[in-house]
Amino acid sequence: MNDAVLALNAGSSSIKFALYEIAAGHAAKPLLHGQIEGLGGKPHFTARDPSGAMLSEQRWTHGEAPDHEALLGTLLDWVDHHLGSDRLVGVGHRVVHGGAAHGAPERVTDALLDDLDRLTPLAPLHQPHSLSPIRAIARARPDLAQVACFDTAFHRTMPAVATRLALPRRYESDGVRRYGFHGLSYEYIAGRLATVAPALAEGRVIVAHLGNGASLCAMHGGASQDTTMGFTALDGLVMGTRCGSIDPGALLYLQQSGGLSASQLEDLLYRRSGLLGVSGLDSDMRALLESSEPAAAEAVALFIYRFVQLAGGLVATLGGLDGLVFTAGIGEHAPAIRAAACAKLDWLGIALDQRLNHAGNGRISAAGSRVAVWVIPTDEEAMIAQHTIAMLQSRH
Ligand SMILES: Nc1ncnc2c1ncn2[C@@H]1O[C@H](COP(=O)(O)OP(=O)(O)O)[C@@H](O)[C@H]1O
Ligand SMILES: CC(=O)OP(=O)(O)O
Ligand SMILES: [Mg+2]
Repeated sequence: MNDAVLALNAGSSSIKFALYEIAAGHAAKPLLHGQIEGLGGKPHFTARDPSGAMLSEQRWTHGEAPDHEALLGTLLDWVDHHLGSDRLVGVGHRVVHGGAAHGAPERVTDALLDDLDRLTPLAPLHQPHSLSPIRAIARARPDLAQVACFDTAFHRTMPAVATRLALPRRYESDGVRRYGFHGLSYEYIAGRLATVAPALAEGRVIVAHLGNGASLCAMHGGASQDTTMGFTALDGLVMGTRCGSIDPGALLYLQQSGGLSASQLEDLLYRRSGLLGVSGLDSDMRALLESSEPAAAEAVALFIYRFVQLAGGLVATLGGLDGLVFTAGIGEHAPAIRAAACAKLDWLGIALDQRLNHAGNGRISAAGSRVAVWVIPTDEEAMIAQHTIAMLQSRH
């Protein structure tokens, strides 16, 4: 019988999970992974073994779908049944916001949970979905060690000038500053890049995490120098349902002239804007790329426009660019988006090899491209498992 850990990644549109076996003296061995995607719509559960073979699949239709927490219960029961002779000893969680106080993975305690709860207004789409499974597991299985891994932690290397908002100083000491997110994904990509392209990993690289939530990270030598998300995961790129960067004057206007309350504004900016709001159709890039509606094409065009603008800003921050890496749902699976974004960045000396771009894994830039372009699938669950095992094996 071996010990195993479960990694849970509660995203805004999905719960991803992976089970790893800890064999003494060996790297953790992946046992299975899967996800429930389409939360809030028509959830779709899949679980696969490490070779990619399907172990289980279930779909729910609109209306009959259980809520986020009930789906998590289904998932935990399923994992329990598939543990075989292994013994679950710990659960690691992606927690989107660690705030100013939490810059490295931590064992879950009641005091930590209270602290993280206070950050919920800063990550309303994510924090509740990360904290409620931690509480549910603590109640059902108090014997299990739980570890919180923060999306904000990777950006601790950002220089102070990149974290500062131009507000009166006292707000900064209250924690009103830029943090950055998708850190577990960026940490994983930095590690993979060091393996597959070590010289490039030492250089100036922009990593584009384009999922339902989307951000860019400027790295030098594998360390975050700046990123497009800030105090919250609303800032930066156009996302599935989030607006990205917006003139704060527009928010004042909506409040003062449109009479929107704080919670109506939150709903508008987090859940009804972005690709969904601009297209009036869908938050899912797949659906927009397949649609013949002009508004769908306009939403995609805005997504690309803002990508190119913000990437250009990060090139200036880095003082040049050696590499661009695409990852997450859109970054890994939408060659048309990669091609459109790279075409508008050709002034940087970026040239894609169209055949490699359609194949979509590994290096996709043409031989003569001054900037190397890669697609590297992210694996936040692997990062969570790695941190969780390290924490369980340490004395803390
Ligand atoms: N084949 C595809 N083509 C275009 N977009 C895709 C494709 N597959 C997935 N996506 C996009 O990826 C998004 C989900 O990305 P993912 O990283 O799984 O999201 P999250 O972790 O934020 O829930 C979907 O909203 C969809 O827009
Ligand atoms: C931080 C964030 O936006 O995460 P996700 O992309 O999983 O929604
Ligand atoms: Mg995600």
